[in-house]
Amino acid sequence: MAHVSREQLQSAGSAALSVEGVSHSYGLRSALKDLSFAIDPATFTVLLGLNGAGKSTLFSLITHLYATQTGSILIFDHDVGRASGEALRRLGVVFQSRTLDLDLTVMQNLAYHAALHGIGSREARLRAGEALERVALTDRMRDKARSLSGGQMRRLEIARALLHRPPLLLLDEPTVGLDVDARADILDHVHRLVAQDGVCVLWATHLVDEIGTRDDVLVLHEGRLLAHGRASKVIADCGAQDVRTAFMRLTGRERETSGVP
Ligand SMILES: Nc1ncnc2c1ncn2[C@@H]1O[C@H](COP(=O)(O)OP(=O)(O)OP(=O)(O)O)[C@@H](O)[C@H]1O
Repeated sequence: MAHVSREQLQSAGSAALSVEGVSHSYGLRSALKDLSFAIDPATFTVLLGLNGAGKSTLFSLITHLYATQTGSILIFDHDVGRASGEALRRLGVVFQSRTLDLDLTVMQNLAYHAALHGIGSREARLRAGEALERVALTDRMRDKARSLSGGQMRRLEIARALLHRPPLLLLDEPTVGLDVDARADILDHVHRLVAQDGVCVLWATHLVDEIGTRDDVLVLHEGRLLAHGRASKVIADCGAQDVRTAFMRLTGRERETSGVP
């Protein structure tokens, strides 16, 4: 896909991601209940939910790993079910579990992904070189992925997910297992992708401290969407002082002693 500028995407008026009336059940267990929301291009949205809220199920539907049972999901107006090629071409994904081939070099991991997306080897080398520079891994390109630190592996996965230049990036709990510095580094890097390159990001987490007051937030609890909007507004609407308290109020856990991480 040709690179589309932030202005072009916004003026086109289409949502980066539109989820309409989506429900999902595993047998009798209902995991998502009539979810509807839309997120704009070039924005950063945190999908906040505790374990079991339904975040991974939603990601599996957006990535078309599971067929949509009820409702529809559109990526830049392309239906994930009916026009999956067009929709998924606009999507980059960083999964919760590591998906690098540890026995391949950093460069080979990128080249493999580029080939899967039909990017020619010359163009792939060019894009990979640029991508590695941006995530400060140029000097590691010939090293095996196994030799990278956890934070470096995550940065490589993000670079790889963006190689085909998708305007929508999903990250499923991307900071799991990282130390404080590496977490902050990944969060900063992804915010820059939004501000500078106009990528739209949906970042799933159960950690309230990954939410800035200027971020958009989707609060998912037991398969239901409880709130959606600018974090500062969600906090104010709950009469709370911070996201943690707002989350506790929304989920009716305010009186519980067990805290939200
Ligand atoms: N393959 C499956 N078969 C049956 N039930 C499932 C399956 N996957 C998820 N569930 C159930 O669906 C609900 C939502 O799970 P999901 O993994 O989507 O939540 P999550 O917010 O991603 O949680 P986590 O942060 O722990 O990954 C849970 O009750 C879970 O037990």
